[in-house]
Amino acid sequence: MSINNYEWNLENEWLEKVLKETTKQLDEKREAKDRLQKEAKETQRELWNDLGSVSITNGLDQISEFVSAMDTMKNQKRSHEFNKKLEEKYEKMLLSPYFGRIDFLEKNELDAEKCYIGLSNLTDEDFDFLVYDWRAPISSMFYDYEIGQAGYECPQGVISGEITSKRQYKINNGIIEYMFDSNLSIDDEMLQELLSKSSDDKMKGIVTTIQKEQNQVIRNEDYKNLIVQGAAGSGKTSVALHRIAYLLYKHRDRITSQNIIIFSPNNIFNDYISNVLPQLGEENMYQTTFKDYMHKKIGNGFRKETPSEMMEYILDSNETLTYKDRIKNINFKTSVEFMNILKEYINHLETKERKFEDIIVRDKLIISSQEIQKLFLNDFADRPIKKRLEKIKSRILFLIEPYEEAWIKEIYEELDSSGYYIDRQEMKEESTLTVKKQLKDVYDKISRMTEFNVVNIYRNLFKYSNKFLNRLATSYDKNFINHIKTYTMENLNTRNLYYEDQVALLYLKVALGDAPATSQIKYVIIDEAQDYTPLQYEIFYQLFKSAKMTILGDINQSINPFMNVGNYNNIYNISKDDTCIINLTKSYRSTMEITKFSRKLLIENINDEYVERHGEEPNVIGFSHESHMNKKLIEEINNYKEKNYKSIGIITKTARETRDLYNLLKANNIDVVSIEKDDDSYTNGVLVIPSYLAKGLEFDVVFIHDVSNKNYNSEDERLLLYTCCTRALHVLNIYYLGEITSLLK
Ligand SMILES: Nc1ncnc2c1ncn2[C@@H]1O[C@H](COP(=O)(O)OP(=O)(O)OP(=O)(O)O)[C@@H](O)[C@H]1O
Repeated sequence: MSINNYEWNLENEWLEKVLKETTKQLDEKREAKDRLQKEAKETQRELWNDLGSVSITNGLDQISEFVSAMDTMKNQKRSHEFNKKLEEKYEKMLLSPYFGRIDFLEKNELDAEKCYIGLSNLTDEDFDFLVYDWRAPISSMFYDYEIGQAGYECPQGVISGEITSKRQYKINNGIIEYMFDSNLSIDDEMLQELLSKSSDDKMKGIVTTIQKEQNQVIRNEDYKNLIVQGAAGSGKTSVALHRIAYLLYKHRDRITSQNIIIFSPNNIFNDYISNVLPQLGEENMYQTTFKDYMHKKIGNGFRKETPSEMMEYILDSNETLTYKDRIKNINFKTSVEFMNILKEYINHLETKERKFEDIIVRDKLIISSQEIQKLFLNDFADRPIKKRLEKIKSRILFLIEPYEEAWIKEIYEELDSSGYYIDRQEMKEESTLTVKKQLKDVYDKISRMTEFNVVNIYRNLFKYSNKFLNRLATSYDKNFINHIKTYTMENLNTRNLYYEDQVALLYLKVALGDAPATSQIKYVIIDEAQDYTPLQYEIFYQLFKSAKMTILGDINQSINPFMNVGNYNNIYNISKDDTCIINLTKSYRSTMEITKFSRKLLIENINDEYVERHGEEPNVIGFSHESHMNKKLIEEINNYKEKNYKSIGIITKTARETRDLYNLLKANNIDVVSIEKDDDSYTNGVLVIPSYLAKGLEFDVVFIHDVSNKNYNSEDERLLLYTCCTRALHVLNIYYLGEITSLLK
């Protein structure tokens, strides 16, 4: 709907008013900042003057002044940071104060309120809203409703009424570039424009075009845990980040970014998403990866495989005996059956009698083995094993203490009366040392009895496999279990921890109380959720017991055939009553041609919608010689660069291929960067990257290198290839040597 001159004038007047108010408030903040800076300098100067002359006579007074000056400085720093944030907010608002408007006629009111919606609130002197923050309750109607009956929830209850008009704006540098009225929830025009752009350096916010179904995930607080299943490019990561911004706004009086943690697939991805929250005016939450978190908890002393190394091993497959052994091991240890065995094992450790001994000091029974057993199985039974053992140890030491002291006193008196010593201190040390020596065996016994070594506990599971593995692993035959047993023991003996063993070990650590749950974290976000096993979810649930979880993934992007969730029911059942599964059903990233092409790779049809954005059909090109394939690749990279595409991703199957291709492109004068490890950082431009590290990322142009039958030869690689194809926004090129993979036939 076009907008007449009269309306344009009104809009320009409104914008002027908003900008004027913003400038006024910005000036006030700047003045306040200058004033604060002066005051801070003054406080510092006074402090230095005082410090320089601390005297003996009035030293205490000066120190107390010093402490109070420190407090003042801390407050000044806090106010300065607060002002700086506001200054940044107003500066942003001067460029683009709002992007949407709804006119809302509340029930029983005569006039509709014009609600302008932007990144932050702006009120005038009378506390009237000139702009509403996109996260304010009233703003939700902008995303949820078309023109007509509407309503929103606020602390006072549901407010209902009617949206009489809806408008979207593109304001740049304080000038309205364009605006249009729209009946739809969010007009496709703006979405199309955003999606057709070349990708930015890093992921960008979608606040102006959040879709209704996305908004419902962003604001959903009805359940403790949300599981969001969404096709490739349906905005899961974007939604996760906007949800964080929403929670930080809504609960700003009780949570900060430090109460939120996001688990990302790797650090490249963490880097890639790191701009979104600052763009939305919020600080980044705590970003980590499962691997980093786990490696910190497991500590040193072992060679710990990374998930990338595991993927590289799985993909760079050869059919050797060692390979087959490893795959068997992964298969078993990532199974739900193994998880249940671990649970049973923990239950057994917690309820069976342990080997304790009587504690005797100088023929006096301090505590009997039965009494210790009782402490372990009854008195401390509500604690995990490690905590029980710690408590038992301190209880025994507490019981020994009076006997030890009496003994020391006795020896001291003997020494004193012997006449050999004059110095009291010397006598004290000597008597203490003598008693400690005498008690060494007792202390050693206590340490032995209460020792907690999770690796040994894990080892014992395999050492005494008859008890558990053979009895409980009913789907596996005895030879298989014996094989797993030997395999695991050999690896543990060489201090080699495979990724699947690390997860099992961490689970034991958490369940047995050696990695305490944290209460600081109130919200946990798990992205690429399909790539965690049910056992990993058990760990999440135990570590963050009281936190609310948002779990976002796409089962069709399970790139690791073994380390994946399998089915959402596996995690839904962990916390059934508090969990809700939501689907995001529309894809935004790729052109229709690329989306349709990629979906053909999937065995099960997905009928999710996609944005009607067109581009060229994917180019699938076969070559008879590698040199021809490489020549074409170089030509095309230069072509796309000339066409001004900002990001070109060349996806190889493995890191080994990434290295080779990177060297080749470098030798051909292409300005290229390679990513080979999970800790590398993300850059725009021409990038070569192995398939499993490309998940979650996106590129204007994607080349998938060597999709021949030889290279992608296993059904297990279908979802990996699908994930690679769905990384493309505008152009997808698939090159293969000889015969194309049967997955694409
Ligand atoms: N409502 C929206 N408005 C504009 N762009 C959107 C919207 N939703 C998603 N996008 C864009 O679509 C692309 C894909 O989004 P995102 O990476 O969040 O999806 P995803 O579901 O996490 O993807 P994948 O699972 O394939 O990694 C991004 O470029 C994002 O900016």
